[in-house]
Amino acid sequence: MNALLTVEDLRVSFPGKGWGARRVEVLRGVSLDIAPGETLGLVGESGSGKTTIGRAILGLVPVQSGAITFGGERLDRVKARRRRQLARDLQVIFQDPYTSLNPSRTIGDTLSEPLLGQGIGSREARLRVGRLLDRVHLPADAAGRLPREFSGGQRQRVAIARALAIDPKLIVCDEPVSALDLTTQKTVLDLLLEIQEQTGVAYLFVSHDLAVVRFVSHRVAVIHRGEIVESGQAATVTTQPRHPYTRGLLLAAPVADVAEQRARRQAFELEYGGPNRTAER
Ligand SMILES: Nc1ncnc2c1ncn2[C@@H]1O[C@H](COP(=O)(O)OP(=O)(O)OP(=O)(O)O)[C@@H](O)[C@H]1O
Repeated sequence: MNALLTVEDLRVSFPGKGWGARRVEVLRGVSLDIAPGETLGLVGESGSGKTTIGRAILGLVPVQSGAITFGGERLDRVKARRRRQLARDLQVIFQDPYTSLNPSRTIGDTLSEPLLGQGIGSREARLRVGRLLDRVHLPADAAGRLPREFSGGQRQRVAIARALAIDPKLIVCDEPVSALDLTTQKTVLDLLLEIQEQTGVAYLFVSHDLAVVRFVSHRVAVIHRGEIVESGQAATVTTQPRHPYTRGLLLAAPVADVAEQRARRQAFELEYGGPNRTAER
């Protein structure tokens, strides 16, 4: 496979709290790769290090060691100027559609900003904003409105349009539907799939929700305490997991019977610790 992105033996740690505290290792030798046009789902509990992987790829956290190669170039080695150029091809969609858009800027301004930044004229930018809105199924008059006039799902469509504005090769989708209700989740996921089909963009799709990850991903990597414990084809990992942690995640996933759900959840937490505890060592 000719990978678009390769992450090899990535280590990230943060200073521990308090004087003399040891650094906290958050990523402990993570390796993964993504082909052009592919979706790699990254699943794990809260605190397992999913967001940190995305942030390291985007150059937002310092990396202790390891290699991140994108389109054949070492992202962790390129100069800041080249890094900014490459950043065009590498976009992000965040979890919270309520904080990720500037509340005082119209949708049109938000979407034209990356275009103007590329030297595209304002007339052409206006035309492209119209096309972007159409692509994410928002009405053309959305351009003149403010984020507060839109629902969470509509705002996430704007965030997707912004990420698409300059035709990226990879989008890091960090829990992009977690803040949305179930029906809206489905329509946003459908949109991401439709856009991938049309444009060939690749996604690193980060989520704690195995069902969501299964729905959108070609391959899935499972992360636990800063290590990838299992990866493979989405259908295989999510139905015949090899690693006990993945099996636990699967068992802890929501089921209709509340009592059964509680029992499964308790068994899982007993084994692996509850949410926000997985990074504790
Ligand atoms: N800048 C930072 N400084 C110190 N610790 C950090 C920093 N960023 C992340 N961490 C810690 O790293 C661990 C992993 O965080 P990360 O956000 O990557 O997990 P996650 O799997 O994405 O969880 P969630 O789904 O809750 O966002 C957590 O214990 C977090 O507190």
